[in-house]
Amino acid sequence: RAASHWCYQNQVKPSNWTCLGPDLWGDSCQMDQQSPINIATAKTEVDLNLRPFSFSGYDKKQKWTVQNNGHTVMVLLGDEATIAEGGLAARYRAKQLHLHWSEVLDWGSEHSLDGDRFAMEMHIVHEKEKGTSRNAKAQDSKDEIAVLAFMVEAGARNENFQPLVDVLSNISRPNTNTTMRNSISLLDLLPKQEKLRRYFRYLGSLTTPGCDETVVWTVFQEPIQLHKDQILAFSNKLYYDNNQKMTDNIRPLQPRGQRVVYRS
Ligand SMILES: Nc1nc(-c2ccc(Cl)c(S(N)(=O)=O)c2)cs1
Ligand SMILES: [Zn+2]
Repeated sequence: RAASHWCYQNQVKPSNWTCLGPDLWGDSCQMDQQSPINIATAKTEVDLNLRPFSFSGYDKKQKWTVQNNGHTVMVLLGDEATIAEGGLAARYRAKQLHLHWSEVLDWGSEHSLDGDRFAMEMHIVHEKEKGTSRNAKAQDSKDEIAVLAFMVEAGARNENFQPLVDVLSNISRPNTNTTMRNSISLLDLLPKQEKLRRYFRYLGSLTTPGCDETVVWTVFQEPIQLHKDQILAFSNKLYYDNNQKMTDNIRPLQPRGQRVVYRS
């Protein structure tokens, strides 16, 4: 069987040419500090260093490039926004945001909170700003990447997401790009800032191959609300390949192992 690309379980077909589902993902994907995990909130430990985040450039309205990369919808953030504080050891620069979802509205998140899963999960992926000292150049540190994870639940219509929802039909095919017609800011997409003080923190991995164990995860308690139809647009407008709807692009839960999850 030809070496084939990674994919999610619902893409694996019985044919002899198929893609590699989560159990067959290579690289670091079979190691023991992986993501996502279930967060058993009663077992989390308070960490007083987990102060509120400071966001800069998150308020700048942009008409972003949006792409269907065959695994998710990815918004390219143009390196202009950064985060600091939030218990992080450095400033981190926002690179991209993407989402994971299902058409089953309590199955579409990657992380779960006390076993509860949400309709979607949005990830804002940041890279650590390089200091000048030699050891700052270490590429494989456990906190090379900082992902801010937001649960999405079905509820009130969210006008701020409409510029993204509106362009999904332009990128239904994999490896297509488009540009948003209206500009929005990252802050527009998030819950109100005062709701962002409560979050969970643990060290894990990318939830997609190579599954590098270089991610400091932040999972916010306050969900984003989208209308059911806005959520379903992701499954109905986007395709993995010419005929399979892009949905359930979620990695199965990974063992927490000895890791401690902290809370702010
Ligand atoms: N080509 C693709 N890359 C990703 C990706 C990249 C970096 C990261 Cl950090 C993640 S995740 N889900 O761990 O936040 C996903 C998805 S699809
Ligand atoms: Zn993700």
